[in-house]
Amino acid sequence: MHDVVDNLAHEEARRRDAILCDETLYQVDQLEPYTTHEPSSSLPSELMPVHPNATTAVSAPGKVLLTGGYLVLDRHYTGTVFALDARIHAVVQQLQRDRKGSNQPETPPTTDDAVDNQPESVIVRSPQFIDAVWEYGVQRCEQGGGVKVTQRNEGPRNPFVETSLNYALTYISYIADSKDLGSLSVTILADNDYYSDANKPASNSQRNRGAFRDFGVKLQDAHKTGLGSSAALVTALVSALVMHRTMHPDDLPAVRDKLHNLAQAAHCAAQGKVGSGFDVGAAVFGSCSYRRFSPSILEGLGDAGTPGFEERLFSTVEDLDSAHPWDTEFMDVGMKLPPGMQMVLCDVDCGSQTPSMVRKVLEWRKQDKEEADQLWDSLQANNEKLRLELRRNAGSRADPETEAALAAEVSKNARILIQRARNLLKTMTEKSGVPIEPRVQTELLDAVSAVDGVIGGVVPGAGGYDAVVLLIRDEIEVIQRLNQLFETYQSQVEDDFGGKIDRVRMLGVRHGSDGIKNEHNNLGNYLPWL
Ligand SMILES: Nc1ncnc2c1ncn2[C@@H]1O[C@H](COP(=O)(O)OP(=O)(O)OP(=O)(O)O)[C@@H](O)[C@H]1O
Ligand SMILES: C[C@@](O)(CCOP(=O)(O)O)CC(=O)O
Repeated sequence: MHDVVDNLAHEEARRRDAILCDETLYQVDQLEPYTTHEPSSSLPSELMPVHPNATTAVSAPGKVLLTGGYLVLDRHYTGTVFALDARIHAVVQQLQRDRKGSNQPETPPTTDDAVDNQPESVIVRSPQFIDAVWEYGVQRCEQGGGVKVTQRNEGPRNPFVETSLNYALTYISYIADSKDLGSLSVTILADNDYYSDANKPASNSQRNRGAFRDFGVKLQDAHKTGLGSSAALVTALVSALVMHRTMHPDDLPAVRDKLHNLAQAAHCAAQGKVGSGFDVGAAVFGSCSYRRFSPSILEGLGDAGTPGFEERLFSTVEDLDSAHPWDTEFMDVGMKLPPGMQMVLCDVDCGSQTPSMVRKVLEWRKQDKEEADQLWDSLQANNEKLRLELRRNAGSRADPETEAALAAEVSKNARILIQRARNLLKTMTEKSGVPIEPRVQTELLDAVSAVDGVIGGVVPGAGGYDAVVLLIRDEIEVIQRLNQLFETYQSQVEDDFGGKIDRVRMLGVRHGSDGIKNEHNNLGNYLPWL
């Protein structure tokens, strides 16, 4: 087994050297066309099998759930989610074209039996972290169980990576006419703001390579800022694999629904529960108002590798089960902030335990149904008003004076609505006994809201001690005033849940609005890491 891994490592080093040479980069970018087989009659044209391009890259954004935390778990309610300009990138490189180890494009479709059994492998790396390498063997399961990967190297498993591979490779091998996947190398790169910059740099040049930072810690020791790294990772990874193997990159927009279904299924399986999926929704479609899918859609899917899994997954991804159609709703897709408004996130570097918070809030809601429903309805009504207010002058192009007056009115109304949402969230905090807006965050939000140019802010999503989100007037002076406040900021109050804020840091991340993107034209950005 070690020989195989060594061979792959050798093959990959060769590939990396080739890509690092400018001339070959030109070849990767320009000279390897996407050629299609004859279309297979049962496949939609956008999913025709193709010879895999040598390198495929897809990115997906992080998210911030401005309003609708907890409510969005219930299909009666919605959440307003903003995509961020912090993205996770998945770069897929073909190491071997097929199981014979040949790098030539495939000739006529092969059957499993006909193939000389050189094991296929996938190596996944997250090179910004220490020892973040996962090496997998690829296996086909009996009785239509699909494709399953098995980790070969020592070290912690990565359920999000492993499940994405199981789901994407099962789907790909079911729809592609060639069952050969070849061997793949996958590199994951995360924009810097996904993690709190807790450790001190030896020097800046050692820590930044190109646009991405070397975090200098193990992945499990990194402090996440709560931007939805796992949803962006799963979305980018399954999309890059599907695109690499089965479609022309220009067709990405046409298959977003299917990629969404696949990413939702994989993400739920990896996290071991069916959440609302707003984070995957935003990773695929970008900023929007989101209504969740019915959990029953994923209930009958079963585990990867079990008999019939590939067919069930295919039916789920392609939305073929008429008894359980996908019913996710995306409204205001690509929604932007009003002109003159910006969104910033301020990291308090404390972190919170979303699953146990969700469990407790839902338990309280069950016990005090009437009171909770009233609170849910009030929040929903208020959140909707805020959403409509933010949309009110989107794209308006009046004379500057009228526009300024409108912007001022929108800001004023948004401020009132944000304050009301906070009051309701504080009631939820008290009643449920869950730190949705704990006292140290109230203190911080009150302090920032008093800064000239800040419209208002909330603890987004599940609340707790993750980064807070602020809507501000889009002026550099506002950022400067906030940074000045943060220079010496420390919480003074005693927290009701034991939290303490020692340091607040404004993240570089801003509102992004776009969902998944084909990054084929930006491969050069990844070179320092491949
Ligand atoms: N850069 C990365 N490389 C590889 N795996 C990653 C990376 N970033 C995140 N992951 C995977 O995602 C997991 C973190 O997922 P989790 O759901 O706990 O965080 P999150 O999605 O950032 O949470 P939140 O919804 O609060 O923002 C990690 O344990 C790891 O398995
Ligand atoms: C509490 C919840 O509604 C939002 C969680 O948001 P976040 O992961 O804290 O951004 C859970 C969910 O929607 O899955």
